[in-house]
Amino acid sequence: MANSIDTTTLVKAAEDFLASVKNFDGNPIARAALVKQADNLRYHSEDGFGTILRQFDGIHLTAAMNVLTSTGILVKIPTEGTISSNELAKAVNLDESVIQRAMRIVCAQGIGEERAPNVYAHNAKSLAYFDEGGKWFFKCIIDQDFALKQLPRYFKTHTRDDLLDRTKSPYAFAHNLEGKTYYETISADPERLEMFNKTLVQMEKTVPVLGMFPFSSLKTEVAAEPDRPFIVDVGGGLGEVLMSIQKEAPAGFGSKMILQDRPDVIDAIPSESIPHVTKMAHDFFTPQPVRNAHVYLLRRILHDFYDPVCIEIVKNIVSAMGPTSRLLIGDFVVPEQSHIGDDFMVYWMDFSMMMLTGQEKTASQFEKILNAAGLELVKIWPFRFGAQAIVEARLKAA
Ligand SMILES: C[S@@+](CC[C@H](N)C(=O)[O-])C[C@H]1O[C@@H](n2cnc3c(N)ncnc32)[C@H](O)[C@@H]1O
Repeated sequence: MANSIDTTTLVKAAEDFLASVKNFDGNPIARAALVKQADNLRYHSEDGFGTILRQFDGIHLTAAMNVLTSTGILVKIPTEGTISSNELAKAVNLDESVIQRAMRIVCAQGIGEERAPNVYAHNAKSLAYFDEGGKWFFKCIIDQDFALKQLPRYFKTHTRDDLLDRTKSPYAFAHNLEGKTYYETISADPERLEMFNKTLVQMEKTVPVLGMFPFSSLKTEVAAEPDRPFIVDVGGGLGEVLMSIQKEAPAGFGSKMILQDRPDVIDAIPSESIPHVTKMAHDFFTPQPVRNAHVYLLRRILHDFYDPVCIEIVKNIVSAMGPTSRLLIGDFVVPEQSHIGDDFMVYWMDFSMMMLTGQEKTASQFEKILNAAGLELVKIWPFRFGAQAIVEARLKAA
């Protein structure tokens, strides 16, 4: 029955949660697993209408936070001590009731505190909105939320093929920039481009590149052929991924580490911020100019596209690969079937990718893409939590 509680399942979920609480050691992976189990407990506890109501919690939290950040209310709350809604209303020139109503929503969800009626103070969670990462990530959520709400209108006015057309993305449609690709759309607005790049830096902290493929294990083979570039990060963004990889491969084991991206991204990176890295403007829709590197990395690139485009991008790298070159694809690997309590990030990421004519892939989809481009899948290196992984491929044996 949809609305009855399966007590056995609920007790099991509660016991799993309690065991994780008792073993919790404060590390971010353990915390992510703990939160997931708390979510799971909720899913098994609520009835059908409760599930619908939960969506109201989420949209009002986002809307209230958007008001608090965009009007400057949040920034006017002192980092030490308290402030009343009356003082805040004068400071931002808004009706006091707006502040009280928005603050109730966020404080009740643990973001900031109402110390006395209509008197507020920050806590660690409200201050997280001022961190460089939190600030930009929240802007990205608001931007994406706006575009996601236009999806029904998009599907009413577009064909099935349009969804696969890079110049007809739902994101460009939402911003009245149809005709431009997603990256042309974000580049059309410097603030949006900055938001995108800063969000990626934050994502790198949330979903790191290390902990899957063992980059340190390549030391001997790279040192044996030092003239071959160690790694080419294709569409590498601001270079933070190559900086992380240097923790396992200091200074690229003495061989070149090359960062490729679009010219406007590359030009904006100060060279001193990415030591031991060579910058190179390159369009991954053209053949790869760096030949026979030990590693070619495509991290969070293929999820921006549907399969035919991915095959084109991979083929452009294959044309430069030598017999022992590896292609590493860092993306989520979507489970073949979803289950209640699955890590949710892979699914929201996949849905978000639809906005820019992209898609997260299953293992079998990766295998098809690689096969069509002349590669074979060697191994999928999973992360210890969630669906993030590195897919390793090499040229097909002759
Ligand atoms: C989702 S980001 C991933 C960045 C980085 N690999 C990471 O994991 O943080 C995609 C990157 O691809 C770059 N990009 C988009 N189109 C490109 C193209 N045609 N050629 C080269 N880079 C491109 C973007 O500028 C962006 O930095």
